[in-house]
Amino acid sequence: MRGRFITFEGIDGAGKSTQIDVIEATLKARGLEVIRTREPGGTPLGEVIRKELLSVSMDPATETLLFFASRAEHIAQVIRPALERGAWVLSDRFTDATYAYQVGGRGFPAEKVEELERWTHGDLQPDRTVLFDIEPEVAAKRVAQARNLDRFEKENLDFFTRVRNAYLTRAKQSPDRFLIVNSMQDKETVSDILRKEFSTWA
Ligand SMILES: Nc1ncnc2c1ncn2[C@@H]1O[C@H](COP(=O)(O)OP(=O)(O)O)[C@@H](O)[C@H]1O
Ligand SMILES: Cc1cn([C@H]2C[C@H](O)[C@@H](COP(=O)(O)OP(=O)(O)O)O2)c(=O)[nH]c1=O
Repeated sequence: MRGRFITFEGIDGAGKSTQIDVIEATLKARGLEVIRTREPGGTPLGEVIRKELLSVSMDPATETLLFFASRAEHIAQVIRPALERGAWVLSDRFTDATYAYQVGGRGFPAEKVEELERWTHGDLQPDRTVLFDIEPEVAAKRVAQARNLDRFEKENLDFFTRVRNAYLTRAKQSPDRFLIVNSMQDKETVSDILRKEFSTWA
């Protein structure tokens, strides 16, 4: 049986990495084969592209194309083969992030992203997407305490407000796929919600 494809989204500092650990453990406890991956990255070439995307300033078109270049490789080398052999794939970000950051944040045209999506995805779409929703002010404080900021994390609160709103709009358009979690709650409360969801979801 084909595996399941689950993606995790939210603005920087929303708590994705923290909670993917919990979901990975919950699914492994069910005896499932679980692959954990991320975008940009997830393949050797994708990680090279990631390094440039997170550090070098570039035109929004170049930025969008590089995210999709990383994604095309990721789909072909990692995601499709894993799903076909029955593994469950957990990806820290996927195409919703391009709609949120490049379209919502930067104002890049949505129809160009739709075209790239059709081209690189074929019929592949996530089966479930967890959106960690949080106020940008709170997320920015968490990130500033946790690590050195990359090129995206240095964007201002207006940028992250646009990104957050774009994510919420996407979630409204596909309510069956998205699970929106209030990430302003403490870690244990969020983990409990996710453990409950993923101990049975199939
Ligand atoms: N619910 C939470 N409440 C308070 N701090 C949190 C919460 N979730 C995560 N954090 C902390 O916030 C920082 C960013 O979390 P992280 O999981 O790296 O976010 P993301 O992967 O979405 O950027 C980390 O230091 C993490 O420990
Ligand atoms: C996948 C993707 C990520 N991004 C951005 C969001 C993040 O700021 C950055 C890297 O994502 P991420 O791995 O979540 O960063 P970190 O490890 O620091 O938590 O790339 C886009 O702008 N568009 C995309 O399509």
